[in-house]
Amino acid sequence: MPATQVINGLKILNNKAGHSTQEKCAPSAFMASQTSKATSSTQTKKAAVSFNESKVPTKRFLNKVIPSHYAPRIPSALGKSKATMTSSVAPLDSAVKDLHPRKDLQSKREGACNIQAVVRVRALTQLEEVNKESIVFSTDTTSKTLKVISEDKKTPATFQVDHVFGTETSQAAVFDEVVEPMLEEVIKGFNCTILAYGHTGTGKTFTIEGNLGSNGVVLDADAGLIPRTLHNLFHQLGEDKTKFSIRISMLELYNEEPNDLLSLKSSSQKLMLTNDANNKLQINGIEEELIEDTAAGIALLQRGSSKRHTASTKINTTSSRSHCIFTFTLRLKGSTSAVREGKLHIVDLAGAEDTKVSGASNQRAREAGCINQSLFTLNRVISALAASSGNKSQHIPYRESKLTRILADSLGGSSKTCFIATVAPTHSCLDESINTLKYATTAMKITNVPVVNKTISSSLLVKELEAENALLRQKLLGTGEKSPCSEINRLLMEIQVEKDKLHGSSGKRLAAECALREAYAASETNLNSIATRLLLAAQDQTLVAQGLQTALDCQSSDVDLAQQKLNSLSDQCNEFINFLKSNLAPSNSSIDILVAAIDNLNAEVLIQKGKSFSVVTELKGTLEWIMSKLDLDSMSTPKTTPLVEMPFNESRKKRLRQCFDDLQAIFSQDQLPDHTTWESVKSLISDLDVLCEDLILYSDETQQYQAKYNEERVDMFKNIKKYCQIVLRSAKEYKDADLKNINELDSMFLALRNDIGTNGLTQAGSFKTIESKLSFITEEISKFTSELTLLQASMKCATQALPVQPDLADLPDSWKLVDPAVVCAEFPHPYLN
Ligand SMILES: Nc1ncnc2c1ncn2[C@@H]1O[C@H](COP(=O)(O)OP(=O)(O)OP(=O)(O)O)[C@@H](O)[C@H]1O
Repeated sequence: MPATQVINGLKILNNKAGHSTQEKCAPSAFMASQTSKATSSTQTKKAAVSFNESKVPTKRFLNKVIPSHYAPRIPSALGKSKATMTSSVAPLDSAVKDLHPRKDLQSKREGACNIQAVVRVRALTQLEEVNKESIVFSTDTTSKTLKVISEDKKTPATFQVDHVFGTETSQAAVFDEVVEPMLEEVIKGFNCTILAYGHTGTGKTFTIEGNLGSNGVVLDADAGLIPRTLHNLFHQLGEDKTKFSIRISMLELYNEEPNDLLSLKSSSQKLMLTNDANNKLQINGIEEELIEDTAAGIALLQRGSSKRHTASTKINTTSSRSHCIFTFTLRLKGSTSAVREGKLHIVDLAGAEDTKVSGASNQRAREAGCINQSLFTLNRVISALAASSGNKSQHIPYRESKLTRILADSLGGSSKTCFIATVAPTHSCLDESINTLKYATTAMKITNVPVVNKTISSSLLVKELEAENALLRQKLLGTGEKSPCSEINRLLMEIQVEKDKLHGSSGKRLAAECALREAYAASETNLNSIATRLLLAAQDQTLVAQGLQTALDCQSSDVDLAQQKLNSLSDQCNEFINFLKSNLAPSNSSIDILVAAIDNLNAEVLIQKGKSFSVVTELKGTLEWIMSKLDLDSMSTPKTTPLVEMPFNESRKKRLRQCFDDLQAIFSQDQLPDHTTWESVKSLISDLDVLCEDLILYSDETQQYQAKYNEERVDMFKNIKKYCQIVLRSAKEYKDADLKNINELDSMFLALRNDIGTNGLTQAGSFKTIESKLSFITEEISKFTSELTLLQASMKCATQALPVQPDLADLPDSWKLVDPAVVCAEFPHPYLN
């Protein structure tokens, strides 16, 4: 039995023609078609998925209530009905009741609705981002409009559709808006179609398939509509597989040839498109796979998707070269024996392309030609349908391409259809985008008349299941000469021979015949049981053989593994022995060398320690020396107004001392500093750096201050000297003047004495003259004496004002400043340099 024919233990291969038959197909015709198909397809083991190729239904029906969430052009058309994942399936009975012909006639007339169109603007690709291409569309989800932001005034500015998805829209959001409401319709028994349409590279395949994921359990954020549909259906319909079944098929139209992407048979087995008696399209030979769960569905999808024709072009590295129609067929059992069927077709069209831009040549160019041709026919069909406004007599060129033949029911037929127009966001693709948008808005004018599919009776299902069973049994037993079946046939032939012999005997052997009949019955039973046992034995043998083979395979791989391990162990042993041989002798001396090296190292460490300690001691000495030289205490209290604010305040001095103390503490330890301690040493030294900077600054300023101070002192000395000289000079002048006065007085005294000696004291007049002269002299002397006293006092003052050591060379040591740069240069620690 070919494994490929079983998916998760079950694959149904049968003719499903007629199951999607809609109301206008008469039950008898449907049954006839079903029966004939069932018999004729047993050889091909293929199913024929039906698409209604008829044009707009000829009958119109009244009073059909359109579900509000699907009503076109109503804002909530897509996306209002976020079906909860746990919601149960709608009761079938109501749908069955709706099948009353009159009621259906009524419902169809009111059920007409337009095709919906949504637009998705692709995100910029990496290349477009690198080329800094700008986005030429603005989207408004409220007004459902897409505006072209273009300087070209001729460009139509705005398109209104049923929903717009901007560049940032997630895959989940597209699913919620577009597919989820449709799934509800499928569950109710409608056929629905989602068509992705757009120029090459605009994101159709991304939207439809996206990232399929690897196992079917976890949904990737980039998973497209198909994997999401699978997840949603299984989640929504629950575990009980007796209540529903999901089948999938994948049809590819490559160069106008239909291929079954899920088939495991050779590609030479072509699919045929035919029309049945009711003008319904049949795809003969396509396989529908029954899927048990999401994982099985994803596995099939991956298989089908990998078989699809793709190629790299200048526009898209993974350009689809074919149209792909993916179909979910959902069957639901109700409380009655009837079964309801709904279909969802998800179509990923190949994108139109200009071969000059895409660089397609040879085979790629032929593919592009076929794609463009079929899309051209599709556009003609859309335009014709939109223009016909339901006019039956209008010719719609469905038959001009296989694509439009297949999509006939979705365009102007009985499906509920949604058009997803994908556009690139860039200016370079604007013309193509506008074409796509025009077709999308044209498609919105197309009217479909959706109808609920006819329910399938349980008797029909039983027949179908029987046929399936027969197929399965046939597959199970096989047809080869050595199969158990042929063995049974051989035995049955023998029985038949026996039987014939018995029947061929004469009347006289009638009595014996009875006995023989019994014997025959017994032998037949016996032979049947032998055949069954043979069959079982053969199966057992096969299983045992398979088991043995597996065990043998395992063992032989175990033996191989063990042998490898042994080889590697033996290699290792040899290596080790060689190593021992070559290293044993010198190893003792090596240890000695090592010990000696360690001792040396220790000694070196001790030396280093000693060195470090002496460095620290020196460092401390230097510190004290710097301190003494700087005489920080006296420097910090300038006697006069300082020239600048002194930066080296008390706290900095403290910190400086602290740094040195800390360093000393670290280096006076018995052991060498560890890593952490070295980190603190570094931090202390970096503090010292900062403090030394301050010190230098402070020293510069202090020097300036000191220089100024000294200048002032020198000036003062000079002034004092000058003053003393002035005082001395004036004292001399006074002395000279007084000496002159005294001399004059002397001469006056002398003249007076001469007068008295010559004239005598008898002349009264002369006595009075002498008296006045004497008093004048006395006054003069007393004046002179007081001036002299004043002079003496001034002299004393001036002398006292002179400094004790007025020479600059004799300034005290504390006044002399040490250049900190010199100190730093002398400083023995490397970090301070
Ligand atoms: N919405 C999006 N977000 C991010 N990347 C996207 C989006 N849509 C498409 N892409 C990326 O753009 C590239 C083209 O997308 P895709 O192959 O789906 O285009 P296409 O319309 O199917 O093209 P073709 O018609 O040539 O097959 C892919 O690399 C795809 O991953």
